[in-house]
Amino acid sequence: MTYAQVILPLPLQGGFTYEVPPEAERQLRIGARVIVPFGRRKFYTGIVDSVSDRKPEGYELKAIAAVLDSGSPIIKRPQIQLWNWIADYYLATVGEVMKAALPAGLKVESETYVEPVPDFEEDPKARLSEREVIVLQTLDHAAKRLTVADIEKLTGFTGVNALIGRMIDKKAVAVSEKLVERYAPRRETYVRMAFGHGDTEALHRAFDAVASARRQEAALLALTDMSGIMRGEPSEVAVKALCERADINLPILKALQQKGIVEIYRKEIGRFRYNGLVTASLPTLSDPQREALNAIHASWRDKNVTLLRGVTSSGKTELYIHLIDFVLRQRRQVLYLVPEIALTTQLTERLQRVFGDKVVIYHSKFTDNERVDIWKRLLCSDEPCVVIGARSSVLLPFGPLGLVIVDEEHETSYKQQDPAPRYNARDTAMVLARMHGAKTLLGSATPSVETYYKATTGRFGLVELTERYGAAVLPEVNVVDMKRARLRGEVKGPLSADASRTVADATANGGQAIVFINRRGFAPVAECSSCGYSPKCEHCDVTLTYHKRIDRLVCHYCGSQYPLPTVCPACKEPAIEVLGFGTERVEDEVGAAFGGATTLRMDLDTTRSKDSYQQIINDFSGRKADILIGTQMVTKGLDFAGVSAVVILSADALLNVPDFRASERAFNMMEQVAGRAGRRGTPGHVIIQSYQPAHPVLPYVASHDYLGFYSYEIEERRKFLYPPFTRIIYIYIKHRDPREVDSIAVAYTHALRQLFGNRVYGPEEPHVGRIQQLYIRKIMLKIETEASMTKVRTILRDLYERMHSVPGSPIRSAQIYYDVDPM
Ligand SMILES: Nc1ncnc2c1ncn2[C@@H]1O[C@H](COP(=O)(O)OP(=O)(O)OP(=O)(O)O)[C@@H](O)[C@H]1O
Ligand SMILES: [Zn+2]
Repeated sequence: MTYAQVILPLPLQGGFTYEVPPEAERQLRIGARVIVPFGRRKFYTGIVDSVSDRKPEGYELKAIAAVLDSGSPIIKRPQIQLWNWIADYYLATVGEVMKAALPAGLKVESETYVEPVPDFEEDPKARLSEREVIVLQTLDHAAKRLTVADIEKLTGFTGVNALIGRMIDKKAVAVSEKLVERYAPRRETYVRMAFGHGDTEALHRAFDAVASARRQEAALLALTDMSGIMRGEPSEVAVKALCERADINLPILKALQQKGIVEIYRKEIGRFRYNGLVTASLPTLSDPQREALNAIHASWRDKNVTLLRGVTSSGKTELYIHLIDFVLRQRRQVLYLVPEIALTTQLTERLQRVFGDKVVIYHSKFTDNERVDIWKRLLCSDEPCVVIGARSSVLLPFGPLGLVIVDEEHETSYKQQDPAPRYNARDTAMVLARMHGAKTLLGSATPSVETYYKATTGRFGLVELTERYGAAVLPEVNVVDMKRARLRGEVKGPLSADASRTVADATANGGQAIVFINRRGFAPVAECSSCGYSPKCEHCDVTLTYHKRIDRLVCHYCGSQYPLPTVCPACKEPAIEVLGFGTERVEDEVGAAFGGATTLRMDLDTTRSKDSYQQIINDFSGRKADILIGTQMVTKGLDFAGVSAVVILSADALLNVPDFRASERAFNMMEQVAGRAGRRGTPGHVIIQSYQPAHPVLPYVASHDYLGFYSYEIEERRKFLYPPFTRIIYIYIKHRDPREVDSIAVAYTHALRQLFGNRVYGPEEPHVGRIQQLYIRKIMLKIETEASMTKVRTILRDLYERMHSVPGSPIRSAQIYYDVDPM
C-alpha cells in the first residue's frame, strides 16, 4: 500500500495522509492535484507533497477519491519547497500558502447534487408533502442529478434546502457531491484543408467543385493562401481571420465542409499572446548607465543579491531591459516584480516593444481563467520569458529562472497584510532566486533602510546611479508652512497660494501637474458643528469617510456604507458637516480653481475594474488631462513626460503615523512622488504642504538627500533597537469580547515574557482597535539579529499549542496570528 501526504488549503498545521488506491498508484506524482474527502461531507483539492509506503500510526486513513493530474503535476517541486519556506518563516501553514498561490480555477469545488433514491417506496407513516412530491417529480422528469439551485429554479420554490433535508430523512432522495472544475480554457475555431500539403490534384478538384459558387471560391482562395498549403510553410488559420479576409461567413465554410473540402475544428489557445510588433531595439545606454550595468554584472560574481540605487528617472528601467535581454539570451526566465498594478501598465508596453510575446503579465486584476492560462503556460514550457507581476507572481511555477528584479524594493505593498500568509514578496523572491541559482537585483531611488544597511555592510552588492538621464535634473522642492499660510489668508480649499501658482505655471506652459493626497473619498470626517458628534462604523473603531459620488459614508476598514445623517443623531440639530479633504473633493476643488483645466483621478475607487489603470494612465500620458489627482498609486515608478509640477497636500498625514517606519515611509513617498516631476529636460517644481515645516525629515526631501536621511534614520534605529538591528514579530489577538481580548492578551504576554524576557513589549491596543466586530490587541517581540529564528518560531508554535490545548481555555475562541517582519 502507498500513502500520500497531501497539502490541503486549510489553516491547520501538519500534513494530511491518505491511502492511494492501487489503480492510482502508478499515475500519482508529487505536485499533482488530488480530490480527497475531509471531515464528514466535504471534499477538497489537495496537492501531493510526498508519498511513502509506511503507514502512519494512530488514526484511520481515508483514501484519495480522485487524481486530477495523472499526466504532469500542476505545481513543480521547487514550488513546494518555496511554499514550505514561506509557511515556516512567516509562521503560517502550507495550506494557507497553497491557497494564496493556486488560482481558484485550479481548485475544484464541491457542489451538492440531489438525486432520487431508485426504488423509493413511500412510508405510510411519513408521507411526502405536496411540495416534496413536486420536487420528486421534477427530479424524475429531469432524469439526472440536479443541484439545489436547479431545483429552486425549476420548481419556483424557495428555501429548498430544508425540504431536501426532510426528503433525505424519508429516504426519498440522496445527495452527492459533484466536483466541478472552474477553469474554462479559451477555444477558438480553426479551419484547414481536408487534404494533405502539396496535394495539387486534390486542390484542383476542390476548385472545380466550387466553380459555380462565387463566395465558396473566394473562401477557398483565401484559405489556400493563408494556410500556406502550396508553399510548404503551413500555418493554422482561424475562422475569424479567414472570414474577414475573404469577406464571407461561417455558413459558406460549412458548405465547403459538407463537400469534404475543408475541416473545421476547435482548439484551446492561451489568452495572452502578444500580436503586436517588436519595434524597439535595446536602448543605447549613457556612460554612467553603462558603467552601472558593468558594475552589476561584476558584483554578481561574488554576491547573489545586488542593490541598484538610482535617483528617480536615472534610467533604472533601461538597465533592467539590458539585463533581461542578457538572461533571455541564455534561454532562462526572468521575474520582474513591481509593487503596484498601475506600474505593470506602463512597463508592459515598454517591454513588449523590445521582447514581444516573451512578456507575460500576472496580477490580481486578471480573471481566474486568465491566471490559470498563465500558470499553465509557465508549467508546460521552459521557454525563456519575462514575467512582470505584483506580489503573488513570486508564487508562479517558474522553470529555468535566471534573474529576479524587484523594482521599488522599499515598497510596503510587497508585504501581504491579510489574510495569511503575511509574506514579503521581495524577501520571498530572493529565496526563490537562490533555489534556482538565479541572481537578484533590487532597485530603488529610496532603498529601504534594511536593504541599504545590508548593501553597505557587504551582504548585498551595491551599485549607484546619481544623475538623471539626459538633460533632466532633480526638481526644486519647497516646503510651505501651512500655519503661516493660513494666518495670511493664503489657503483656498486644499491649496496654498504657492501650490496654486505652481500648478498654474505648469499648466499655462502646456505642462501637467500631479496632486498627491493619501486619502480617498470626499471628506475623511463628518461632524456635528453643534455638539461635535462624529459618526463611526458600527463594526470598527474608525470614523467614516464621506464619498460624494455615491452620497454615503463609507468605512475604509470593512467597506460598510451608511447614509449621511441630515440631523445629528446625538443633539438632533441639522448641523452635520463634512470636513477635510480626500481625492474626490480635491478633484472637485482643483477643477473649479483652474477653470479651464481638465482633471483625472487615480485611487482605489476609480481603478476597480481591470482596465481602469490603463485608461487613466493612457489618458494622462496622452495629455487628455492637465492635472492628475491621486493617492499613493501615483507616487511611484510612473513615467510621464509632461509633468513639471507636483503638489504633496498633507505631508503631516505621512509623518505623524505612530510606527517606527513612519519617517522612512514618509521620506520615500515624498521623494518618489517628487520624482515624477521634470523627467524630460523642463525643470520640475515640487510643493510640500505641512503644518510642521521644522520636521527633521523634510529638509532631506527638499534637498533629495537620501544618504543624509539614511544616516539620520539608521541612528534612530540603532538607538531604539529596531530593524536592521533587531527582527520584529507582532502577535495579534482578536476576539469578539472586549474584556476577553484583554485577559487573553495579558495571559499571552505573561507566558511570552517567561520565554523571551524583556524582548516582549505590550500588549497594546493598535491604532484601530476594532475591525469587523473583532477587538484587537498587539504584542511586539524584538529579537536580536544573531538569534536563531528557527528556535524562536519553535517556541512560539509550542506556546500556542500549549495554551490552546488547555480545556476550556478562552484562547480557543480567539484568533491569534503573527506578523513576521511587519511593514
Ligand atoms: N539610455 C536611455 N536611452 C533613452 N531613454 C532613456 C535612457 N535612459 C533613460 N531614458 C528615459 O528616461 C526616462 C526615465 O527613465 P526610467 O523610467 O528608466 O527611470 P527610473 O530610474 O526607473 O525612474 P523611477 O525610479 O522614477 O521609476 C524614461 O522615459 C526613459 O525612457
Ligand atoms: Zn467598518
